[in-house]
Amino acid sequence: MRTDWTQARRVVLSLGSNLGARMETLQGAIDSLFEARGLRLVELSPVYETAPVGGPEQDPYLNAVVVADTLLTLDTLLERTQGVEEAFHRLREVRWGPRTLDVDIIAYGDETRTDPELTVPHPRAHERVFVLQPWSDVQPDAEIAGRGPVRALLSDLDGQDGQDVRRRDDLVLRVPE
Ligand SMILES: Nc1ncnc2c1ncn2[C@@H]1O[C@H](COP(=O)(O)OP(=O)(O)OP(=O)(O)O)[C@@H](O)[C@H]1O
Ligand SMILES: Nc1nc2c(c(=O)[nH]1)N=C(CO)CN2
Repeated sequence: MRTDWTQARRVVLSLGSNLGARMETLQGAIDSLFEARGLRLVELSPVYETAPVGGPEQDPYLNAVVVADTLLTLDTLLERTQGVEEAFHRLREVRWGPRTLDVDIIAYGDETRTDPELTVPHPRAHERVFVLQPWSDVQPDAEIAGRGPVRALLSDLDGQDGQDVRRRDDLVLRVPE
């Protein structure tokens, strides 16, 4: 049976990795996310090497943004992203060390929710260059609920200390089959 995508919601996911084989982890996470039904890829961003924001001293991240259409409910989408995170958390070099993979739901259509277990739009996305830069590369005019277009939010953060990002043109994510 053909899938009816007319009821789909547009979702934005931010992926980050700063431990282990970072690029393989990002690619594996994307492949896993799209393996099951209910998610259809719209845009895959370039990969950025980014300075860690917050937390203890740690290695730089690779970050990317995925834009997709989904027929999953918000709760089911969170289950799927957390399942993929768990699958990749098993790879640890240091006990209790930094995680190999972080998947944040940045936006789910126009929906707003403010539960601690799930807040959308993500409450810190608009101040994170590691989210806004890759997102702006693929959808500069996208809006985060009421805050204006991504490219404007990004230019508001221009030159902010500790938010260095560098595009890694040598690392290109493959579209999942
Ligand atoms: N939009 C969201 N996307 C993903 N997780 C969320 C979201 N909103 C709330 N959470 C909750 O946040 C909890 C902690 O997530 P995690 O430890 O990955 O935070 P973090 O990614 O390190 O920090 P940050 O929330 O600042 O990105 C998750 O268990 C999840 O239930
Ligand atoms: N550069 C960078 N810094 C972070 C990241 C991330 O993905 N990239 N994720 C965090 C928690 O979501 C906290 N800090």
